[in-house]
Amino acid sequence: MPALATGAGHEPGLYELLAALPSQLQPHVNCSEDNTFLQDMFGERSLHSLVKIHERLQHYEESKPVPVLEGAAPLARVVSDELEGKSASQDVKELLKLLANPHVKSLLSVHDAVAQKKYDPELPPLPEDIDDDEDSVKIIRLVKNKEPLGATIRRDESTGAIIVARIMKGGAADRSGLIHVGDELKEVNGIPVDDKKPEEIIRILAQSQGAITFKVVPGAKEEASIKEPQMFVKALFDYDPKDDSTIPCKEAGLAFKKGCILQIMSQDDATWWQAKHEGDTNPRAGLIPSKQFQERRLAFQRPVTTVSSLRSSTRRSSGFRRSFRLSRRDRKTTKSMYEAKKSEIYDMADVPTYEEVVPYRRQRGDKHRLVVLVGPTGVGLSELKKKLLISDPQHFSVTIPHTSRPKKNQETDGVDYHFISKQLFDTDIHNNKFIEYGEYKGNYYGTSLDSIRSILSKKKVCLLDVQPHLIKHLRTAEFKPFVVFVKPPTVDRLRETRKKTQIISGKDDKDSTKPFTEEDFQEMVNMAQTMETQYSHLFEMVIVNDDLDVAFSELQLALKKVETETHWIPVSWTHS
Ligand SMILES: Nc1ncnc2c1ncn2[C@@H]1O[C@H](COP(=O)(O)OP(=O)(O)OP(=O)(O)O)[C@@H](O)[C@H]1O
Repeated sequence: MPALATGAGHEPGLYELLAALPSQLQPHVNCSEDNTFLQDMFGERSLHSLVKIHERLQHYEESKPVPVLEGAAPLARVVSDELEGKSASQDVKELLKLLANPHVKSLLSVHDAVAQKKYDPELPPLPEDIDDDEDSVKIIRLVKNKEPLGATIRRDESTGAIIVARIMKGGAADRSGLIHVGDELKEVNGIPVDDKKPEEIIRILAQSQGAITFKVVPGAKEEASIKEPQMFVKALFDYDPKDDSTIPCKEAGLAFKKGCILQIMSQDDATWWQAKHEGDTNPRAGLIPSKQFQERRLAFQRPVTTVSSLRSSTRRSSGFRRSFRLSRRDRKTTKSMYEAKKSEIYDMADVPTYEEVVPYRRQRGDKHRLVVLVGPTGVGLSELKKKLLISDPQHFSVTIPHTSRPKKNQETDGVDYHFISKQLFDTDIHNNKFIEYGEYKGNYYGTSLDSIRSILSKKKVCLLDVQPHLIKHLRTAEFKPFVVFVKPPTVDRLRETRKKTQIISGKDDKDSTKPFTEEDFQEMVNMAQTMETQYSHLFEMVIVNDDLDVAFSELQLALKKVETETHWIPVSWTHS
């Protein structure tokens, strides 16, 4: 048995353990033959060398060494060629002898393989029994590990042939570049597949490990692999392939949540796109329903009842938020300021599927994104706006509303309101100048788009609260709205947190206030639920206004990020 180093001073490793084993085992082995066998086995030089290498590798793993060069073998050849016959020096001769040594050569080539991370196995030679007549037949060998091949097959209805239906982008089959959609599969590992069902073939493939040989007839149109432009979309719905009975292969599906950013890898198939989660380093794509397909099936699923049922359930039939109220000194009429002639609060939002997005970062000097707050009545939008305004009055601002009512003595035009005539108001309504307007006691009140523009052009952040159905009108390159949904906590928490809160009663014009009622809380929660169901695809952030200070901090932080960090916005907002 060779002498074994014990690695004094080190933790006893595998090498030391191996060295100690024969003597440790000796008392337990009766037969001398067994003893010799064990001695021989544990004394085997190659085993010791392997273990030594293993220990060295483990030792170096933590220090993460990087190769000095990736081509040691070619360099050695160059050096040998240069030195050959040029010097009689003993050192040169020794070096040439060393470099010519097959072991050293192998060592250098292994070094290069490791440095270049060339670990793919060498493919075995092609079989010799290829039918010469079938000149259009391709023999393909792929080496399969645990990863699926990333291809689906189908039986052609008319010819009965087994056809490659789909190649998943970035999957093993795609990376090989050898199999294409439309190729006809003839054999797998020498087994003809003509008489087999697709499920049987899939089973054969699933059970295969290592090299798999495919015999295929290339499809008529072998598409040149064009590099797809990078396209990202924001998912506007939740998706789990496990719950989708229409997906051709559940395992190939990609699950995602509303708001996820997906990179679209292929739209070749009209029904099933291929996508990856943005930033996912795994190159393999998964199947997701295409926009058209999802729109079609969502259109069938959408309940039509929500519109009418909500209209009748909401007590605030006026339906207008009072986005101008913060600029008013007199808050007494705010509860019923607007009377809507026609409520379109709960109209049908567009069928939400995907929206193409691009990364965006506000440049110094650019206008700010419009900050839109939405939420049910009484949830605390005014309170949050007020806190933002107080926190930095130079940075945040709210719009000044227009009204057709006469100016009161203590009021200033352009400060409390923009006072305009009823006739002009009518014209402005006709010219779509208002994002929101309504009538109260024969006078108009409204928020004009120009009042938003005026704030943005001063490079201030404009805070606006509107009804959720209006968001879609603001979703333009000009406003780039950052929509925050402010949600109430549970009724229990509302009861707890709003114990001392007084709200303006709205029953009359006097300054009367009242506490929240149980009905108010319930309505707030119900309304929030409905808003979320119908419009959550338009919300970029949801804040639960449980503790006011916490909600405010969350909002403040989010707005800071929107101003300074890169985030995703619809691609349509980047070209005006
Ligand atoms: N987290 C909170 N905890 C306790 N009271 C709150 C909280 N948030 C808001 N409030 C109080 O609730 C009342 C209603 O808030 P606010 O006026 O901001 O609601 P709103 O969303 O603007 O609703 P509305 O459109 O009916 O005016 C205010 O008295 C406010 O101070």
